[in-house]
This record gives sequence, C-alpha cells and structure tokens, in this order.
Amino acid sequence: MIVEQLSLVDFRNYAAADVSLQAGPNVFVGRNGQGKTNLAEAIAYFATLGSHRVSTDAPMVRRGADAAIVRARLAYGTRSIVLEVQVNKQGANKARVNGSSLRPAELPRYAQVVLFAPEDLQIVRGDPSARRRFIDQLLIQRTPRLAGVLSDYDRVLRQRNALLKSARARGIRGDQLSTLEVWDDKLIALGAEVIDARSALTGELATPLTHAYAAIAGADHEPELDWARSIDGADPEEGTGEMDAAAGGLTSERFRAALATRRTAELDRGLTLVGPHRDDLVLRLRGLPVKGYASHGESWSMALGLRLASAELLRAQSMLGDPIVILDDVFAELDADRRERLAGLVADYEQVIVTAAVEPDIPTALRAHVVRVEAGTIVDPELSTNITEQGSTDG
Ligand SMILES: Nc1ncnc2c1ncn2[C@@H]1O[C@H](COP(=O)(O)OP(=O)(O)OP(=O)(O)O)[C@@H](O)[C@H]1O
Repeated sequence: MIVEQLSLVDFRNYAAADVSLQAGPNVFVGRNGQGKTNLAEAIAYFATLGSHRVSTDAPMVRRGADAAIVRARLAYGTRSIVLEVQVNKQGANKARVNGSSLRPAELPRYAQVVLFAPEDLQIVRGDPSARRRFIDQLLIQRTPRLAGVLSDYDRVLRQRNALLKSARARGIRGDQLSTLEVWDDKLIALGAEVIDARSALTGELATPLTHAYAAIAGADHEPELDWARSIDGADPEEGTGEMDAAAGGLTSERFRAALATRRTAELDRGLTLVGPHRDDLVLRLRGLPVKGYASHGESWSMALGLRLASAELLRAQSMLGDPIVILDDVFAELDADRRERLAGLVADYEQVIVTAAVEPDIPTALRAHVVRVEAGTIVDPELSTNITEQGSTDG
C-alpha cells in the first residue's frame, strides 16, 4: 500500500498542508524542528493510533486549536480509499473511511505503517515496558483482534490488584479471599493468550531480525531473542530470578501454578507479581544482553533491525500489500556503508518515506520525490517560481 495524498489541518505545527507522495522512495527534507517528523507521525497515526513520541493525543493538536484532522488517500494496487481521523483535545476522536464514520480503533485495518525513529533506541535500552509495547504494537498490527484481549487483560489486572491491595489493608489471608479465584481465572484465560501470542511472534521475528541486523551492521554474529515469561520463575521487571528452562506444559497451567507460588508475596505487596505485564523481550548479541552491554551502534542496529523485521513479517502476511516504511532521522547516524546497505534493504517496498535535515545524508537510491519542509509549511518549488515570475511580470 502507499499514501498518495496527505492533508493536515491543525496537526502539530501545520495549520494546513497538502502533500502528494509517490510509490517508491519519498524524502522529507528540512532543517531541524521544521515539521518533517510531524508529517511522518501523521501517516503512522492511522496504523498505530498514537504517536511514537508521546503517550497522549493532546500534542498532536496545533497550539491554540481544538482538533487536528489528518486525511490520507491510500492506494492498494488499483483500489484507493480516503481515511480521516479527527483528534480532539476534548472528547473522543472521530474517524471516517470514504466519508462514512467508523470507530477510530478500526483504522489500523486499512493502514499498515512501520516507522523507525531515534526514540526506538528505547526498545533495546529502555525498561521492559518499552519492549512489551513494541511487541504488542506488532501483534495488533498483525491480528487486530488482540487489541481487545490486551486491554481486557489490563482491566482484569487493575481489578485484581485493587482486590489484593484492599485485602492487604484489611489483613486478609489468601485462603480467606475466595473472590480472588474468580479474578485468577479471568487473568489466566486472557494472560495465557497474550503470553502465547507474544512468544510465537518473538519466534517469528528471529529470522528476519538476523537478516536485517546482518545487513545493517555488516556483522557476522547473529542476534538472539527470547520471550522471558515471568510465569517461568524469572522476574524481568525486577531483573531477578532464574528462568526455569525446563518449564513446559500448557501456559494456562503454568500461569496458575506460578500464581499459587506467589500468593503470599502478592498479598504482602498488594500486587500481581506474575503474568504478561511482567514479561520481557530478551535481546542478546554474542551471548550478552543488549541492554547494558551493547555499543551505541550495535543497539541502534538492533532497534532498526527489529523494525525492519516487523516490516518483513507484515509484508509476508498482510492483505494490504507492503506496509509503508518510514525511516525518520536514521541516516545521519550511519556511516556510508551502512546507509547503502539499509537503502538496499528497504528499496523494494512499495513506498518508503525518509526524513533528513540535509539531502546528502540520504543514499542516492532513495533520493527521489523530495518534499521540502519549512516551519510547518510544504515548500513547493514550482509554486515559489511562479510567484517570483508573477511578481516580476506585475512589476
Ligand atoms: N501541537 C503543536 N503545536 C504547535 N507546534 C508544535 C506542536 N507540536 C510540535 N510542534 C512544533 O513542531 C516542531 C517539531 O517538528 P518535527 O519534530 O517534525 O521537526 P523535524 O523537522 O523532524 O526536526 P528534526 O530534524 O530536529 O528532527 C517543533 O518546532 C515543535 O515546537
């Protein structure tokens, strides 16, 4: 799929803007802080329903405005549709497809975008929550139904935690708390589905990650990745505990056994101590964890590799064609060889959008259809020529 036309109203630093894009490479060029990433963010919003930079919607709306509108004409081969989202500062957001209303949560069914940005370094260097967010975003992109399972799990977890907290405050022991079992059943049913889906996806990422990492880093060692399940005894959230490598059996049985083992500790702390909310994606290079050991360049290559591996998986499975690949501010970080190798990796996607402060940072293979951005406006080279010509005629 590709974006053919993007229109913004009161989005970030754009009062109003229209951008035409083409299949293949597109480049957003401009000095720092002019609005290149904002354009990329607007396109990705349809796929991720949020920003890669902030967790709330308010910053999407231009200062002083009440709502932002992003409209995009998307083409899948010869078919095209118009998607629109209105991000409201107050009240719920609204969405439309070809003019008809739909729930904003449905938008990702029409748009697949993989965006890599410098913030993605947090996937490898940040807390486990950043890695869970990464894997969950990809899960939802591949299987939109899982968005509901994940949010139901979070709701049940909050309710179970509230019960544990109030039991702790009232000095109630586990065997006196019969309602806990009801919440255990719900937590296990939803949680086991989340754990299994994340583990399976982690396994699927291995081969494309190895391929992408080798291509970017030019390295001869293979990255390793594992889904560390807190139900197996490790506590990735607290960085403690040994994994029980022999852990087998049904995930739900394992989850139930782990909850039983931790019951007293959970009542002591008023908190659910095992489950997918405490799992982690463990990344290793040369047998060492990436977090805390890998160099800046290795961490960067790993984060980029994870996004490119995601794009490969989406491309292999999606009914929508290739995902749109957006590389925000990536080339300035890479040496010439790595730039060329990365360009080679993404060059055959249906549409690739890259941003850079200066054109020479972008490999020649991707230097097509340049969109210049200046202070929240799209600079149209033809238009500026016309204005000058008209000015001189008038004069
Ligand atoms: N809600 C908003 N209202 C008005 N301006 C905003 C809003 N959100 C962000 N901006 C402005 O947008 C600009 C940042 O744009 P963006 O992040 O797209 O820059 P960029 O061109 O990608 O720069 P860089 O090359 O530094 O990454 C900043 O000047 C910021 O103040």
